[in-house]
Amino acid sequence: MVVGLTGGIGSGKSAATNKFAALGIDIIDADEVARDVVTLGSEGLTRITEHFGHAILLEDGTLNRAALRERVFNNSEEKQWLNQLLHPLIRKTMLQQIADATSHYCILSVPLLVEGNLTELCDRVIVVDCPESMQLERAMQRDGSTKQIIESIMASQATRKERLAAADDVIDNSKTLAFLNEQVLTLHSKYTGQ
Ligand SMILES: CC(C)(COP(=O)(O)OP(=O)(O)OC[C@H]1O[C@@H](n2cnc3c(N)ncnc32)[C@H](O)[C@@H]1O)[C@@H](O)C(=O)NCCC(=O)NCCS
Ligand SMILES: Nc1ncnc2c1ncn2[C@@H]1O[C@H](COP(=O)(O)OP(=O)(O)OP(=O)(O)O)[C@@H](O)[C@H]1O
Repeated sequence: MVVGLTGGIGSGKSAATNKFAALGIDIIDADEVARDVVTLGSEGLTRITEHFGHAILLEDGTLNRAALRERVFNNSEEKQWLNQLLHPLIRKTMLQQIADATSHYCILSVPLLVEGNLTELCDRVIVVDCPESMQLERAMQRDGSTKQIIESIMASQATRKERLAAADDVIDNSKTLAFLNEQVLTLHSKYTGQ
């Protein structure tokens, strides 16, 4: 069984997947795959360098993610270009990882699950949910990004309402991490029938 897990930036997807992983569940994480497809020497990084120039690289030749974040989330055409390059590569790798998963069910954690129609790969969908003001606050604190960049990332994602409409199960992450973990345990019992 493939369980999709999604939520807007800073909603708590990583916090929730960490708990599923601790229960022995295989996690396929789109943000991690997105890093793997742009490693040194990859086709993804070569194309990005051709498009944005060498200024998009750090001194060691790896991708300057903070610089690319600024470039794409301040310019919708550049964002579209990057999405068109990376999304097929990300999808292909995720499909391979789903095929390799061995746990009772696996979690497919994707920020853009609803936007990218990846719900079709899932038997169930979990939405990690909290108020937008909390997403903004948590993401700014974690990334050290400006309010403007985080707001522009949020604007390029589905709305809270659109995401919740796709949910079979909702994790309320507006309270403590202990409350989040409790909800993960309940869902795990539900999915394993224990
Ligand atoms: C622009 C990049 C290099 C910035 O890297 P950075 O390390 O700062 O952020 P990270 O990858 O950890 O993403 C943080 C969050 O931003 C949001 N986000 C990332 N990419 C996108 C996107 N194309 N559209 C909307 N939201 C996005 C997600 O909520 C994600 O969890 C990176 O986000 C990227 O390569 N994005 C394109 C690939 C993509 O769409 N990834 C999302 C998973 S499919
Ligand atoms: N219930 C909570 N209480 C306090 N802080 C939290 C809670 N849940 C998550 N956080 C913190 O908020 C930040 C964002 O959480 P997390 O990284 O899990 O979100 P995410 O959905 O994976 O974000 P992104 O889409 O950017 O990858 C992290 O620094 C995390 O430690």
